[in-house]
Amino acid sequence: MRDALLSALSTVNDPELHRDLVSLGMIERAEMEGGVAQVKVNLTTPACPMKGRIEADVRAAVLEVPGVQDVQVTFGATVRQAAQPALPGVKHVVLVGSGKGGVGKSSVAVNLAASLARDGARVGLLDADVYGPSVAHMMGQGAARVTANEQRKMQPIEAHGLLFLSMANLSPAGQALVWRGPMLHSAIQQFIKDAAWGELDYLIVDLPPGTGDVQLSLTQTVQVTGAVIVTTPQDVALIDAARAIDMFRKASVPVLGIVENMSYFVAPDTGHTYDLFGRGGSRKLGEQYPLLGEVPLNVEVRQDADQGIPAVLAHPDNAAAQALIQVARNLAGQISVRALHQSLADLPDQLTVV
Ligand SMILES: Nc1ncnc2c1ncn2[C@@H]1O[C@H](COP(=O)(O)OP(=O)(O)OP(=O)(O)O)[C@@H](O)[C@H]1O
Repeated sequence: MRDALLSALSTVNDPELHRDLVSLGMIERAEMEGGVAQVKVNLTTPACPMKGRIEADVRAAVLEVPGVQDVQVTFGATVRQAAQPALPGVKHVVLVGSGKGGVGKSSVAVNLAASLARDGARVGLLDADVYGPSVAHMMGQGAARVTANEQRKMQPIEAHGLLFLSMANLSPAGQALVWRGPMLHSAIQQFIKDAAWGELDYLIVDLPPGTGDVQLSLTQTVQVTGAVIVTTPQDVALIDAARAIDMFRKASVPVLGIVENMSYFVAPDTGHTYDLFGRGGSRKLGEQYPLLGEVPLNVEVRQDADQGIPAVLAHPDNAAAQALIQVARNLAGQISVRALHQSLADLPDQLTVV
């Protein structure tokens, strides 16, 4: 019977990898209990954007097997690591950058990290936006101070189901740290290498806006899986986003996708949609790079940030939070596709974009 189940499951393709679940090694269990087929699928990320579709396809295929009356599909997940892991214990480092300030880069970084953690991944968040560190505040930990552990490593702060480090938690509250080039480089190195991050699936790094020293430092310090570019739909922001993309390209950092933030605004009283900054401009960038999502302007996102709780946790049903959750899953999907692409030499070159 197990063979019949596996044969049915070998007709189900992973929608992103275009390979069947059996040959991808994703079937952890396929057994009959009474008339019920028990199938456990080991996804490549707990934040899999295709989970619903895979479940439906598995059910449909297995129900075709004679004798099967019902199907119970359960999921596990093991994030596959990049060909060259970023750091011991850290599978993927993802940079979140923007060409221009104020487009919501930190908000996106915080919500991406919180959403991946909410889906069950082990997540770290590093605030490398040394000139305007806002992550600590957005995580509700502005007053917390970083301590050293017994191995004299910086101990990241734990909040909202993830670990994070920010320069803001090193200096006395409200005071700015002044960094010169070499100091900055060594500070970034310490944040990455001399911190007790432990075992992480994803380390999300909030970069300063623009194309400067910190970005270069980071790409020289650690093997990054790729970068996410946050932009608004305005032409000025898009021009700067294109510049940031170019910088990553020159540093051989793959661009994993674009997030269009403040894409539109839905008036709560009338339900009317306003495209305050124009709309869809990122799709032009997205012709070359995946558009991970369009996040509306929403007052709760700002309020939640000010109250120190990421919107994806405080108001997961809010439309902007839903968009951010989808962005995180699409990003996780992109990372999985790349990791598998690297590990399975014979995968097709053309992989679909989420
Ligand atoms: N989708 C959104 N809806 C409503 N408010 C938002 C949204 N995205 C960001 N904001 C708000 O806009 C402000 C700027 O966001 P944020 O600090 O994330 O931008 P940034 O690009 O990281 O800025 P900087 O370049 O200064 O670091 C914050 O008050 C934030 O709460």
